[in-house]
Amino acid sequence: MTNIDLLPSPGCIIIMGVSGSGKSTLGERLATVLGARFIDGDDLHPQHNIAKMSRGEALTDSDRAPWLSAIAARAQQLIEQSVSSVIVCSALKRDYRDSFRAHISNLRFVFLDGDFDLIKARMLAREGHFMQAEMLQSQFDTLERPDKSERDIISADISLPIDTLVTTVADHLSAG
Ligand SMILES: Nc1ncnc2c1ncn2[C@@H]1O[C@H](COP(=O)(O)OP(=O)(O)OP(=O)(O)O)[C@@H](O)[C@H]1O
Ligand SMILES: O=C(O)[C@H](O)[C@@H](O)[C@H](O)[C@H](O)CO
Repeated sequence: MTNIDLLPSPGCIIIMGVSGSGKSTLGERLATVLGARFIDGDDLHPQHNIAKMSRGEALTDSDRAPWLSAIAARAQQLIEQSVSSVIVCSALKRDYRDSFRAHISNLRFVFLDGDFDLIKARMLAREGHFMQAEMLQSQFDTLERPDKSERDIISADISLPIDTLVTTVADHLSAG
């Protein structure tokens, strides 16, 4: 299977979900499979957002606004350069996802779905990340789970081993 089968070029796939759901892990692998550019949305946060999360404070809508705009602009810029991308971004609220839909011309989402206890255990085992496990409850409180009206979103079960998850998501993307 070639990347062209999976991702009609140029396009963008946003890997969404709460902190610790495995977005970066899946995103990097998927970008390799698709032959797409990998972008970790955390790299586009204003420094004060990183500082705030590192202090254990949840972001607000206004904290997230410039970050979401930067991600949308980057994705669309790449599309205009004929470069496909896989971008990691929590995209927790429907409004955030709708804003991406309005600004990115060829977009699909992958929602990493899993339960609180599994994600918390993974965050506790993870080292060297600014986002601590104590932040997970606020992430779940903020998350507006995609519903069936969001037809451009593939949901994926994060309890699967990573190799299976990559294959499953790639197969779903390929199926259209
Ligand atoms: N399918 C999986 N099976 C087992 N462990 C996983 C799986 N996916 C991710 N992990 C592990 O879970 C932890 C969280 O994953 P990762 O850092 O990719 O999440 P994230 O959603 O990008 O987090 P954040 O938004 O906080 O940056 C990591 O230690 C990673 O190795
Ligand atoms: O939207 C948010 O509340 C946050 O920005 C986070 O989700 C982080 O970007 C990231 O996932 C942390 O590691």
